[in-house]
Amino acid sequence: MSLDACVTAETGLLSLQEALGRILADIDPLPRRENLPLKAALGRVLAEDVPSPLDLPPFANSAMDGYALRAADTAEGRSRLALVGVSWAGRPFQGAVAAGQCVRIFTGAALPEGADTVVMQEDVTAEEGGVFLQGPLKAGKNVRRAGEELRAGDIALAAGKRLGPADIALLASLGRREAAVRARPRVAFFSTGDELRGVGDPLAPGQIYDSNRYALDGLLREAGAEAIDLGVAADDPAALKALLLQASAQADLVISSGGVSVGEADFVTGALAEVGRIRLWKMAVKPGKPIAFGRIGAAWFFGLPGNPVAVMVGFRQVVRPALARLAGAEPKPPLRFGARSRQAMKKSAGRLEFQRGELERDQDGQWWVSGLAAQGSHMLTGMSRADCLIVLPAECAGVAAGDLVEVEPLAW
Ligand SMILES: Nc1nc2c(c(=O)[nH]1)N[C@H]1C(S)=C(S)[C@@H](COP(=O)(O)OP(=O)(O)OC[C@H]3O[C@@H](n4cnc5c(N)ncnc54)[C@H](O)[C@@H]3O)O[C@H]1N2
Ligand code: MOO
Repeated sequence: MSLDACVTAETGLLSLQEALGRILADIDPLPRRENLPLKAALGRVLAEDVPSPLDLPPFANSAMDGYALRAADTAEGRSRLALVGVSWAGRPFQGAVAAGQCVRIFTGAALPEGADTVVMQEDVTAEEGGVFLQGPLKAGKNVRRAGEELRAGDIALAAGKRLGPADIALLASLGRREAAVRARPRVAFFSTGDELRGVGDPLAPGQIYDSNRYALDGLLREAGAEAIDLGVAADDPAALKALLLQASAQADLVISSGGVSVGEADFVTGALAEVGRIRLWKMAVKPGKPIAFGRIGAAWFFGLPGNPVAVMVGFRQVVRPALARLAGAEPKPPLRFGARSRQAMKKSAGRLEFQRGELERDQDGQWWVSGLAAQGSHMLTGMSRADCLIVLPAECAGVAAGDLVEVEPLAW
């Protein structure tokens, strides 16, 4: 098997950071793009900068229901202004506000010519034909200036932005009907293992249900990828090679689970070396140590371990950033913060470890984390209950109750 210049000995495993750095250095964004109607573009990555075609706001308007006036007319103490008309939202006042005058105005209505300030209606005493107010008022108060948010030609949204509801709404506020977005990465995935059965099938002794394809399908769709489920490959090198080639012909990225470790039935890295190239294999992370990364034809490849929690944690830490890069969005470092541990936690120094935890915040605003009992990398119950990962650095050799640890929220 041919390996690139990466370390695979147990003693010299790559750190997650180093592995991720190499992976991201390899991967370029996919060039495919398409134009989508605005609502359909939700969750997609913008393919080009979007300059604003107009000023935002397009015209000076009122932030309050009240009266538009000239600040210079409001002296110290009480002033009276003559009411000369109304500016409705969508129906501007025709005319100008002259010295000593005011115009009734509503939120979002155009500020009449001559006026520079709005006083809210709660702050005036209205009477027939005019209003009394206490001055002086500061010029510009309660006025939303034309172009104060964006000038025509300013970049409203930059290429590479993953479009959330606020971005879609911003594009709508610019009058855009469509967005130019990157194509979703096509990701073909399969499980390996003679012990695996499909849901609904009876289990013979030694067999288990294939849950990893369900995890991967969900993780991929959550990450905005097109998920292509290729089923289960038997523990057989020829079948595995054939499936790897088939998968790489129809996808930008291929993901397998299982068979990537060192046992006699672990054929993934061997098959990968024959049909493609291994770029790196194994990292000092738990769970997820045997993760492999490589290339088959024009497709990238991740071999994830079989253990279900290793699949989910490995996906989050390694595959998701790679997918973001493929999709044309810059991968962001995961959100992490400090929390105090409710209990002591066992750990041996060596690998960066992600334990499953539950977060709570006390009355003083301090975050606390409890490690779940089900920490085995075969235990999906722990993964299902967890609302965070507890991130224990490689050198950490155990945690005492009350210690500050780093957590990575999953559920917020
Ligand atoms: N001698 C060593 N043994 C193991 C090592 C090692 O370094 N030396 N590493 C361990 C680690 S860490 C992991 S993780 C696993 C990964 O092994 P594989 O990727 O080869 O995975 P399998 O052996 O095929 O399966 C592991 C485990 O997961 C279950 N599994 C597999 N596929 C599925 C699926 N689709 N759905 C549900 N569960 C699945 C499988 O039955 C096994 O229990 O290796 C350790 N061993
Ligand atoms: O990747 Mo393994 O899950 O560390 O046991």
